Amino acid sequence: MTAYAATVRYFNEAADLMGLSQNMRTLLLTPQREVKCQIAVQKDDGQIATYIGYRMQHDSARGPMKGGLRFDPAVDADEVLALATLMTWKTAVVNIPYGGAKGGIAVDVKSLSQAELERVTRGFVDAIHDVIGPDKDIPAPDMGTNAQVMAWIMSQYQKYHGFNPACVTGKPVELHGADGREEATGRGVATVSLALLKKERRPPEQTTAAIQGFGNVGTYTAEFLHEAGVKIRGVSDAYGAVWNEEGLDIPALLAHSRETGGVKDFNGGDSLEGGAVLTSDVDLLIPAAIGGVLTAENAGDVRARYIVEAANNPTRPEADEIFHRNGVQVVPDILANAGGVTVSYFEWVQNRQHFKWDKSRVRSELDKIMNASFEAVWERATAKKVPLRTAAYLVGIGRVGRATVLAGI
Ligand SMILES: NC(=O)C1=CN([C@@H]2O[C@H](COP(=O)(O)OP(=O)(O)OC[C@H]3O[C@@H](n4cnc5c(N)ncnc54)[C@H](O)[C@@H]3O)[C@@H](O)[C@H]2O)C=CC1
Ligand SMILES: O=C(O)CCC(=O)C(=O)O
Repeated sequence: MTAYAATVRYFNEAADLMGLSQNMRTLLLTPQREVKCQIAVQKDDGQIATYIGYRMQHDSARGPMKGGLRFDPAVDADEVLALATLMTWKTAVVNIPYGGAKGGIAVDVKSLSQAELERVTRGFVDAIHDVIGPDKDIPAPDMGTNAQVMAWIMSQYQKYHGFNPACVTGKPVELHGADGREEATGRGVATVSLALLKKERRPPEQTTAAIQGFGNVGTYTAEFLHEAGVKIRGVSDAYGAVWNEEGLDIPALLAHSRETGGVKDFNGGDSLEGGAVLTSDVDLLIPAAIGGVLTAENAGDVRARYIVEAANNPTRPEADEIFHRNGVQVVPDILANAGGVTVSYFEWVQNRQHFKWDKSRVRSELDKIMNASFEAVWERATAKKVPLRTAAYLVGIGRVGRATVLAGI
C-alpha cells in the first residue's frame, strides 16, 4: 500500500462512521493543485544537475494552505500528496486557520555543498513563487530542511514579491523566526505523550521509551521526555542505534550526536541493530523518522503499550489494525506532531503583526493548544468507542467539511 493509499484508508474509516456521501469524499480528497517542476542548477564543478520538486496543495477551506518542505532522495508525488492531505486534517485537529499542503525535492542533501543546496532551494522558489505566499500557501521545515533553507526561501520569494516574512515559517530567530519553533514539534510530542500517560495513570518516572530518529523532532522529544523523568532506553538514527536498559543519558547523547553527526558509537550504551528499537522492551514507542516503518510484518512484535507518532505516516493500516487488536494505544501523527505547525502559526501571526512574542509565551500557548486538542480527541474516542486515530480524523474531517459546506462552491 502506498503512503497516499494509507491516508485515504484512514480518511474512509472516519468518513464511513460520519456517513459522508461519495460526492463529499471526492470533494474533500481531491487536491486543489499539484505542482511538479524541474530545478536545474549548476554544481560547484560546473556540471548541470536536474532535480524534481513538488508542491501539493490539498485543501484551503479553512485558510491558506500550510505544510513543510522535505528534501530527501525518496520524495515522490505519492508521498508528498499523502503528507499534504495529512496537513489538512492536522491543522483542523488543532483548530488553527489553515488548510494543508506539502512540498519536497528528490535530492540527497548530503551530496550537495552548502552553495549547491542554496541554489537548489532558490531554483525551487523560482518555480513555485507564484502559487505560494502568506495568504496562499506557506512552506516550513520538514525532513532534510532547516531554518537556513527557510531563510533562503524568504529571501528568494521577496525578490519577486517584496518584504513579507510571513511567506515562510521556521526561519532563523534572527530573521523573523519564532523563538520556540525549532523545538516545537518535539515539545508537542512530549506534551501529548505525558497527557496520555496521565490518562493511563502511569507516572512518567515509571515509564520507559524508545525513539526512532534523532533529528529535529527526535532530539527535542527526547529532551522534553527526559526532563519529565521518562527513562529513554533506546534511540536510533539512519546510521545506528544505542540501547541502555537503565536509561540513556540524553544530554550526553545529544552532545555526542552533535559532535559526530549521529548516535553511533555513543559510549553510554550498547549498539543495536537500527530497526530493533521499534520492537524493543519499552512502554512508549516514538517513531520520529520516516513513514511506513510499522507494517504487518513487525506490528505483532511491538512490545510497547503506547505509540506516539512523531513522524508523519509511520504506521500502515494493517499494522494499525494489529495494534488495535493487541490493545496498543496509538496517538496519531495528525495530533501528535502538530506542535510544529502550531508554532509556525504563531510565527506567521507575529510576522503579520510585526510583533515578537517571547519564548515563554510561545511555549505556554503551544502547551494549551496541544493539551486541549488531545483532550478533544480523547473525549471523541471515548464517546464513539473508536481508536484515537479515528477520533482525530472525525474531528479534523468534521471541521474541514463544515467549512467547505458553509463557504459553498
Ligand atoms: N520538523 C518538523 O517540524 C516536523 C517534522 N515532522 C515529521 O517528523 C519526522 C522527522 O522529521 P525531522 O526530525 O524534521 O527530520 P530530520 O531530517 O531533522 O531528522 C530525521 C532523523 O531521522 C533519521 N532517520 C532517517 N531514516 C531513518 C531510518 N530508516 N531509521 C532510523 N532513523 C532514520 C535521520 O538520521 C535523522 O536522525 C518526519 O516524518 C517529519 O515529517 C512532523 C511534523 C513537523
Ligand atoms: O510548520 C509547518 O508549517 C508544517 C510542519 C509540517 O510539515 C508537518 O506538520 O508535517
